[in-house]
Amino acid sequence: MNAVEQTDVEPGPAIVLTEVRKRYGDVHAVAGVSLTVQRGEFFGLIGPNGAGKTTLIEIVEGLREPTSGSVSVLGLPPTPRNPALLPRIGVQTQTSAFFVRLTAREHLETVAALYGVPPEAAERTLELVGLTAAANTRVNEVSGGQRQRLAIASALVHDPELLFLDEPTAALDPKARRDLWRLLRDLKAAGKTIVYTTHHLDEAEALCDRVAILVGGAVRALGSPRELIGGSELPTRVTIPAGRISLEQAKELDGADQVVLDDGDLVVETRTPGRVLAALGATGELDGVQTRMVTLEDIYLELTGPEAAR
Ligand SMILES: Nc1ncnc2c1ncn2[C@@H]1O[C@H](COP(=O)(O)OP(=O)(O)OP(=O)(O)O)[C@@H](O)[C@H]1O
Repeated sequence: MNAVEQTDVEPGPAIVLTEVRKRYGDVHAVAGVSLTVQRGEFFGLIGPNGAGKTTLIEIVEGLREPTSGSVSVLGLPPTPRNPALLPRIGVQTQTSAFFVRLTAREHLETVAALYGVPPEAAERTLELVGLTAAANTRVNEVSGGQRQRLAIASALVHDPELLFLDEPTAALDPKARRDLWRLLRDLKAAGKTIVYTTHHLDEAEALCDRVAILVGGAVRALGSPRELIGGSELPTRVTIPAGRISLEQAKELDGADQVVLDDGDLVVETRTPGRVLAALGATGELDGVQTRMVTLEDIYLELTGPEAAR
């Protein structure tokens, strides 16, 4: 795969949202969102179905007018539709349109022509997304993974500074998903600003510099995955295989907050896993012990669980 052309990272944020609201009748789809996405940042927008992600992104893309609040994209207001922004942003959606009777190359050349960029850009982008081998395959005959790559290529062919990617790894097998992660990391390394929507929390944790968790139209958490995990009160779970130590001994381990039984295994919940593991080490019973650290998914589930509903 070719290196991505380096985008010069200009100073100033890529996106600034201030108290953005969108109402559809009684529905507050976006309920006062303020956030800033820096240039070159890989920013994840996550949240349950109906949380307002699509509405918010479409406002940023200039496809919808907010009811109130201000929006700045690459230093410009996106609405009313701003033609100066179009060549500078790239959009991949779940419903990205394809010219299905064309080959992958012809499709991309057509998209390039729509943006007024030369056909060479299509060839370069095919190579960039690892689709050169499928260049002559008709769009309706490419695999799911190739189709996702082509959707990203269509959003990239005019070399935009800011990319919106909506679940680009949906319905991909694990290998294709990891391959796509590599491409996304290359794009980030090339200085692109990426706004990313996904329901795969492991993906958001692995790829995003920062994530916003949107619930009921409002930002419930915002930060790097590491910050969100580090700031959480959720415990790490240390699982000790059955028959090693007694429940009483487990409760007395240094650092143990609570011990529960899980199918015969002992699960020690702790906010200081190092202390528990050191104490277990001292008993000589570390073999087979498993530690499950808090993940972004745990934070997400806590924030979006039924008790978190508005
Ligand atoms: N055009 C519209 N008219 C009326 N209500 C709408 C419209 N578009 C969205 N909504 C409502 O606004 C809320 C937010 O929807 P939105 O599609 O932005 O959520 P989402 O987070 O993108 O969901 P998903 O993950 O399912 O795509 C929902 O209650 C939805 O029903």
